[in-house]
Amino acid sequence: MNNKKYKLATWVSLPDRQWPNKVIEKAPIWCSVDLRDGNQALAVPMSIPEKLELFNTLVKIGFKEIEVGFPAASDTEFNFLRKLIEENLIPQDVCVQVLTQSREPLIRKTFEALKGVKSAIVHLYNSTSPRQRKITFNKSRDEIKQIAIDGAKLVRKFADDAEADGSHIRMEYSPESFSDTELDYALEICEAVKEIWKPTVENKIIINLPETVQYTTPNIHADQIEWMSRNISEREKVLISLHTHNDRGTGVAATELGLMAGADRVEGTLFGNGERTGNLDVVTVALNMLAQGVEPNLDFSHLPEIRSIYERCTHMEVPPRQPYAGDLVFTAFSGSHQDAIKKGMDIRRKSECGDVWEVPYLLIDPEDIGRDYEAIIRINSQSGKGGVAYVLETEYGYDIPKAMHPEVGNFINDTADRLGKELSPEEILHLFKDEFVNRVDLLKINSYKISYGENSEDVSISAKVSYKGADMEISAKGNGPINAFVNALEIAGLKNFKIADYRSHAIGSGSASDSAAYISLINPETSITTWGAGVDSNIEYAGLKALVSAYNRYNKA
Ligand SMILES: CC(=O)SCCNC(=O)CCNC(=O)[C@H](O)C(C)(C)COP(=O)(O)OP(=O)(O)OC[C@H]1O[C@@H](n2cnc3c(N)ncnc32)[C@H](O)[C@@H]1OP(=O)(O)O
Ligand SMILES: CC(C)C(=O)C(=O)O
Repeated sequence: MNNKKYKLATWVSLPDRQWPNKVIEKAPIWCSVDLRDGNQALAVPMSIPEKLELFNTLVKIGFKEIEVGFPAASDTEFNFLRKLIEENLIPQDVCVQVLTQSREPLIRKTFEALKGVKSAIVHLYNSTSPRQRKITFNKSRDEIKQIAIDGAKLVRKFADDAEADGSHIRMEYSPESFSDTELDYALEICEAVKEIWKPTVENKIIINLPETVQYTTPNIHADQIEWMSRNISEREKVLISLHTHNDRGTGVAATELGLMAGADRVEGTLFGNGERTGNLDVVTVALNMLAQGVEPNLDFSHLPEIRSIYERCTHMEVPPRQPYAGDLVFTAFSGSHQDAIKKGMDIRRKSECGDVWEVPYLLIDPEDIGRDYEAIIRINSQSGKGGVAYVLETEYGYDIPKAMHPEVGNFINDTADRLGKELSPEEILHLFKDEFVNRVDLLKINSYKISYGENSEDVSISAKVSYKGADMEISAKGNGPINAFVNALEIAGLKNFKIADYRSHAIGSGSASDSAAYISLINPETSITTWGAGVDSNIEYAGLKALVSAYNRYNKA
């Protein structure tokens, strides 16, 4: 590969950096840029009804600052903001934000669109990096700074007019391409804008430091943010805001380290929609906080619903491995993961672990974000006995004995391997029943009668059975129905095993529930065991059927 074509990323000299010792302890101010940065990256930008549906969803999630568009860009963008204002669709505690380039006609148009708004943030930007100065603008450092100054003055003037008309206007400035800009120069421009806007502690300005394109590792981003946070004057009058993209796949990491480095605010989009590889995914950062015990102040407890609104409005798709939201992120196919998850869930069901989430392999409880446990374990050729047992138990109520897990697991696993596909829970049930439950291929009970003596351990059985297609009657006594039936088989010369294990349980609850029984037979010579299961509304018959199933499997093998 031609690595000589690319330059080493910007490096910041900050030997006494503090951020590596920090942890994220509280949520930042969140600002959604779905309706602007996300929208501008769509092949077909959202229509007004789509924008409105997403706006309402963002409000419900709990965003208090929402960049609703670039009003000077198109009629749709302009009219959407007018609709929000004229139809009074902006909740009292929500502040809308609008973006504009630092150009007079665009700033004027932006304020036209804002007429009558109660509270808004006007977000001014111009690009500042050496490559943007040279290539896009062909301007010197001073000329680029002048673009920011001119724009800031206009915003100040229009904002004063709007304030006189009863609107509350806050201001945000972005030295676009900040992460690729010399730090001293970025600071110089931000100070120039700040000087014009004259923030106070009560009315802070937002200095947004975008990682417009990711050129560096997240630690350098954190150094840049800490450097700006430490060097900007009157820090108490400034909110430092992050706006990362994801070119290197590290938008989330850069944002998290940026927060440790002192940022107050985060701009991003749901599921990371945005230019190229996307903006920061706010869902991931917020839920990462939740997973560390920090209240994120955004409500993602109905994530699947949010995802489907997002997909409908943007026509984008959330990929299966997207953190928290993807179809597969709470699913284990592989045996050892399934085993650990099943054990973790069993302990949780029995409430043996208090409230703290400890299920291995699952970062958070899927139920906390409105997902269910059903799809946690899915079965293919990589799956193990624990996973198969989990599906049979959680989906169908078969609590198969632990000693039976390997036999059932191997059988299902081999079938998945042979078929070369994932098996659905219905297919697993079908295979399990066919192979293990109520088998009648060799020996079959046609009818039976049990009578009890005075002592409950004094049991007689007489049964009509067919063996290899021939009908016969067998009878014997024993200390229970199963023992009596085994003795009857012995008298008929059909016994070539010993019983190794027996379990039973009710499936479901209530008087109409079925019983399931499981019996393992052992070959006295080889010590090899074979399991079978029986299901019947009568627990006694379920046990006999389990014995017959095991017998049929044992003698078939
Ligand atoms: C990193 C980001 O996401 S920034 C946001 C980007 N979003 C968008 O661009 C979406 C909306 N944009 C648009 O609809 C259009 O670009 C408009 C309406 C804003 C402007 O349209 P036009 O003026 O026709 O075209 P265009 O955007 O190409 O303008 C380029 C000119 O603006 C200048 N310019 C670009 N950005 C800025 C800025 N922030 N401040 C001042 N001037 C700027 C360029 O240098 C160029 O000047 P030149 O013509 O003298 O070379
Ligand atoms: C306008 C700025 C904040 C932007 O969208 C970016 O730099 O990505």
